Amino acid sequence: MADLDEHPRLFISNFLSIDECKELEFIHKSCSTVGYRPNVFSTTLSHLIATNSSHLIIPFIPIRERLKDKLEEFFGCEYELFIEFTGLISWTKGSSIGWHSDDNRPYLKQRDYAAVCYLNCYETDFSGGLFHFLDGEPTSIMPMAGDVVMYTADQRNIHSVDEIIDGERLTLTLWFSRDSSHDEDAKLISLLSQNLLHDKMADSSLPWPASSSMYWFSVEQASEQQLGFNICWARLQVLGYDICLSQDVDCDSDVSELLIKPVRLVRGNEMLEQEFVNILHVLQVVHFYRWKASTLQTREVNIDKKITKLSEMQKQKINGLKSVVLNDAGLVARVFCRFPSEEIVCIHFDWKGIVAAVKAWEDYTSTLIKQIHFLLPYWTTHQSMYNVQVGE
Ligand SMILES: O=C(O)CCC(=O)C(=O)O
Ligand SMILES: [Fe+2]
Repeated sequence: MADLDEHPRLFISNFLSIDECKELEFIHKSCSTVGYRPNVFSTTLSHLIATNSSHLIIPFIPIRERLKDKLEEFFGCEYELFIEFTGLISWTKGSSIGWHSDDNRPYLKQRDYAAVCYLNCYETDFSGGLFHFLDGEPTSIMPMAGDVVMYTADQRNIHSVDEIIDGERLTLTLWFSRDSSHDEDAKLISLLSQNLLHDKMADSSLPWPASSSMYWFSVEQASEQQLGFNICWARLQVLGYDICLSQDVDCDSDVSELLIKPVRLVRGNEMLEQEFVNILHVLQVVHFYRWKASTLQTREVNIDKKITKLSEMQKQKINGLKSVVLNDAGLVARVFCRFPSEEIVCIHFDWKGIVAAVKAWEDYTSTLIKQIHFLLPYWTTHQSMYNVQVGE
C-alpha cells in the first residue's frame, strides 16, 4: 500500500472495447483540428458543438461516466469530482513530452486527477510514444487500444512520453477537478442549449468547418510561412481519395473559401456523382466507411449511373487545388503515414461500400441527434451530462 500512497495510480487493460476505440478514432479523424503544440491534433467537445456536430458527443457520455466512477471508487473520492476536460488527442512524428506533473502550471492547479485511454496500439499504429513514470510501478506503459492509466495530477506522478517516431498515437484524455467552477459539463450544456436551439431551426446534421487556420498544418506553426497542408484534405489523401469541387473556383482562392464549398468524392479516375456539402461532410463519410466497412451490406447496392469517369479538365482542377491545399505533399506522408515510403492505400475500398456507408452514416447520425435532443433536457435540469435509459 505504501507505493500506492506515494504514487497513487491505476492501470487497467481493456477498459474500453475495440469498437469504442474505433468510434472515437472515427470522430477524431473526421473532426480534429491542429492542436496546442506542433505535431499534435485535438478534438474537444466544445469544438464538436461549434462545428454543428454536437451529436458526436453522445459516444463519449458512457465512457466519461465509467471513467469517473472507476476513478472515484479507486481513489476514494465519490461525489467529489468534476470532469474538467475531455479531448481526443493525437501525436505525430516528432512530438514528445518530458518529465512533468499534470498540474505543473498556475493555470492547471485545479487538475486533481488524469485518465488517459489509449485508442490505438504501439508498434501497430505508431512507433515511439512509450509512457514512463519517474518512480514507482508500473514504470513504463506500452500504449494498447482499450487500456487506461489513471493517476493523481500532482508531484507523486511525474511522467513523460517518448518521442513519436512515425504514425499517429491517439488517446482520449480527461482531467478531473474537485473545484466545481472548472466543471466542463456546465460549460458544455450551456453551449449545447444555445446551439441545439439554433440547430433545430436549421434542422441539419451536416458539419460546418471552423476557421481554416484550425485545419492548417505547418512545420513551424508559430511562423507566418504558409508551407504545409490542410489536414482534412490530407486525411482523405492518405486513405487514397481526392475530392473535386462541384463549382468552379479560382485556384488562388482563399483556403477558407474552399472549405465551405460542395464537393464530390474521387478515387483514381472515378468520381461519385453524389454531392457532399463540404469537405468535412465527405471526411466523416469516408472515416465512417473505414470504421464500418466489414459490417456494411453491399450486395443489394446499385451503383449504376452513380460513378463517372473524370474528364481531363476535372483532373487538372483537382491537381490545381492540391497545389494550394497540400502544398507540401511529402510532409503529409511524413505526418500521417506509419510507413511514409509505402504506397498510400485504403485496405477496404469499393464504390458499393462507399454508397452503403453514405446511407449508414445518415442513419447513425440521425440516431445520435435523436439521443442528444432526448438527453439535453435532463442534462440542463441536473447540470450534468449522463446517460438516461429510455423509459427512466
Ligand atoms: O498521452 C499520454 O500517454 C500522456 C500525455 C501527457 O502526459 C499529457 O498530456 O500531460
Ligand atoms: Fe501528462
